[in-house]
Amino acid sequence: MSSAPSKPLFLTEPKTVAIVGCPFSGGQPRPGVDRGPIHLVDAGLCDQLKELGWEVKFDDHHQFEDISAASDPPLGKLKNPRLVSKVTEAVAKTVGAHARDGQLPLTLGGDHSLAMGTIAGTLSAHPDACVIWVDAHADINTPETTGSGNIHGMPLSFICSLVDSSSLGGTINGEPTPFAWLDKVHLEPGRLAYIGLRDVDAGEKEILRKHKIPAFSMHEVDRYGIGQIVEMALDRINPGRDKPVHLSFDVDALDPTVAPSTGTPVRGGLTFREGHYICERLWETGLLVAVDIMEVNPSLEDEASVEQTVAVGCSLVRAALGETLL
Ligand SMILES: NC(=[NH2+])NCCC[C@H](N)C(=O)O
Ligand SMILES: [Mn+2]
Ligand SMILES: [Mn+2]
Repeated sequence: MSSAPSKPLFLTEPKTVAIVGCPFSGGQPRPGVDRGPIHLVDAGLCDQLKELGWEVKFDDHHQFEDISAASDPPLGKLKNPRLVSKVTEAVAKTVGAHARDGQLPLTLGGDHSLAMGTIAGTLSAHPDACVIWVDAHADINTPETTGSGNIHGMPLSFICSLVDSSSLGGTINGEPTPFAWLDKVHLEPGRLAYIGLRDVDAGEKEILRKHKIPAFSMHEVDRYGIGQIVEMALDRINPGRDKPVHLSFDVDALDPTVAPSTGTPVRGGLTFREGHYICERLWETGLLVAVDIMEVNPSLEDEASVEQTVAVGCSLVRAALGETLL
């Protein structure tokens, strides 16, 4: 039995999706992920969403070219800190403005550092929002625990205030510390839940334990099945099923056989259906207020793999925006 199509509780009518294309790759080293959003839109995503009954707002992809950080030496271990900070601040403003207008911002990445911006934007409109983070990785390294220095492995430590931005240097040559704009942004770690984890760094495991962050790895998905896992995640962060939900979906949560064209693939991931089920169920709650689809990299693997990954990205979005199987 399938339940009646749900009415989105926090969006205004007519339901409007605002596509925020973010051609950005500065949170990690592999070129090409900046072309993810262009491929997703070129695959016909806007028309697909109109077909589902949405008003679609898409002006153009974000123009990050005018955001330059000509000189952006590492800050401690952090790579491209100024650039990532400026780009994510701009994304936070765009996403926040759409969300405050009662629209559903759909952010297309780009690398997952962008989620600093998307979640900050969501929280500016929906301060009591919670986050479902679907990923092979926990992306909660701090500037201290990171091994790679790639900021796409760290957005949640900034959002959950596990980083003291003054620890990043106060002022540098009179220039304010990057990420100072995030100082007032705060997601309680108990309002974040993970699904799909299988490649979590030792320092991250410690953070998850210390802050009792609900985390459902592939082991738990195998044990309980995806249907129960989504309810278990919601029970932890949204027991009354009454708070807005932000879904941040890294396509590397899916098994590499399902979504091959991504920068940090890890075997043993979610099946096609498990990934889609998460999106369908969250739509069904009526609580979804924002969606991110991240880390599609069309310059990795062969042409067929790229096409497959882009198509999966589009169908995850449709599932999260109300496409039903019957
Ligand atoms: N968004 C991603 N794909 N993140 C991968 C992060 C990998 C690793 N944990 C790191 O911090 O570098
Ligand atoms: Mn990942
Ligand atoms: Mn990620």
